[in-house]
Amino acid sequence: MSDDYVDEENSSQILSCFPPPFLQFLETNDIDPNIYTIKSLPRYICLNTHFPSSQLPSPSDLSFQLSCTRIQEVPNFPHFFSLPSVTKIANSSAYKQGKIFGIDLSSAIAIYSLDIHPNDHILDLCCAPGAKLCLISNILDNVGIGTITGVDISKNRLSVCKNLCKKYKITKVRLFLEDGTKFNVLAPSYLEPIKKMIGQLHELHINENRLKNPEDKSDKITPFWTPKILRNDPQKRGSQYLYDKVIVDAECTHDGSISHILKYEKYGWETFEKNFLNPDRLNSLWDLQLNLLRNGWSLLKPDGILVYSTCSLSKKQNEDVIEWFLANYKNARLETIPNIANLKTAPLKVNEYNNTDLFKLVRFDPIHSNTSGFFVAKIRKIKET
Ligand SMILES: C[S@@+](CC[C@H](N)C(=O)[O-])C[C@H]1O[C@@H](n2cnc3c(N)ncnc32)[C@H](O)[C@@H]1O
Repeated sequence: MSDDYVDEENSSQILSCFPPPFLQFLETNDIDPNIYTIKSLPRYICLNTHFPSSQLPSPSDLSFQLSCTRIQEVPNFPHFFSLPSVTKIANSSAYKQGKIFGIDLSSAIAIYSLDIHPNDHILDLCCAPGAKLCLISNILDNVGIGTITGVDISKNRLSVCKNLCKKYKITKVRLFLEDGTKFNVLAPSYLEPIKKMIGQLHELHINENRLKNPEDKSDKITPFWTPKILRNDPQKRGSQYLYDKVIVDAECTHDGSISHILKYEKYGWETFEKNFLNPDRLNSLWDLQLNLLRNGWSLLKPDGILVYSTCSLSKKQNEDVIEWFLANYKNARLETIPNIANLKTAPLKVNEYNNTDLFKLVRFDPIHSNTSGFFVAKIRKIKET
């Protein structure tokens, strides 16, 4: 057994604390319980590039502020650093001033899979509390006319997201407290004249009834929060206002998030069982995940990219969802996940499927990739001719 695992005695102690329904869930879903016995996973932080580079902390500043000598830049991930798991970032001035934020490397891969360009309008359909939204904003930068539209159904979590947007100086964002399975506000048109001028207005033709009435503004939805720059967006209708990129970081059982699971060991498993393990909840999760995907897809423009991700390692919430989607949406094509050449990934659960494209999916887990458990699918919407 490697040094990264707790010793066998402690490992069986951890596993013996898990309630039988959770162990049953792991077995049914072919999830290796040993992922919860990894001693230490690195933490990852990212610099907030909305600050001028002269104001951002250098690796040695970070090392000093975080009292950490083992801070390492992550190759191929600009502004990313890995830290030992025990490192506390909350008391550092870099964190307090909004110059760094925490995000796992596996989550960053989902965001890099969107191939973000500065003029992209991006829909984040399950956005709260907002770590991925912060990274989207970093990559989007302030140079283009791109925007982020974040949607979440939980008011508490969306309030946290709003505070993050303020803290991290994310300005071209709108947050909506809405059900992502029904949300239908299209991308902002606030800088349309500029877009026209630089010749990037796409003339798109889509046969979706709900998008057919370009002048109907009667159902304008008030955002939960948005800075001034996007406040007066008229919420135009029409296929040219579909989003360039959509991320569905879906609600799931969170079983891949080790810290999340071990938290229940401390605070009691009853809530976890009630919220995630009862059969009704698991069935309704399947419906929720498909409906989020369906709706996200309907709001994506042709040739756009949708990323579906979860922090579950269960096949039903990942490979099964994508297999169903590809079988039902003939204009959906899986694409290879970028930026992972130097990273180890976890084995996929795709042997029993006929669709060989499913090998383009990616799984991460603590044992193979030294990250949280995470699943990512990158899907392109093929232009219909
Ligand atoms: C995995 S978390 C998202 C994490 C987030 N993307 C981040 O990076 O911080 C899933 C989110 O989905 C939200 N959610 C659940 N059902 C939803 C729905 N019907 N519509 C929109 N959001 C939903 C939950 O409130 C939760 O915040």
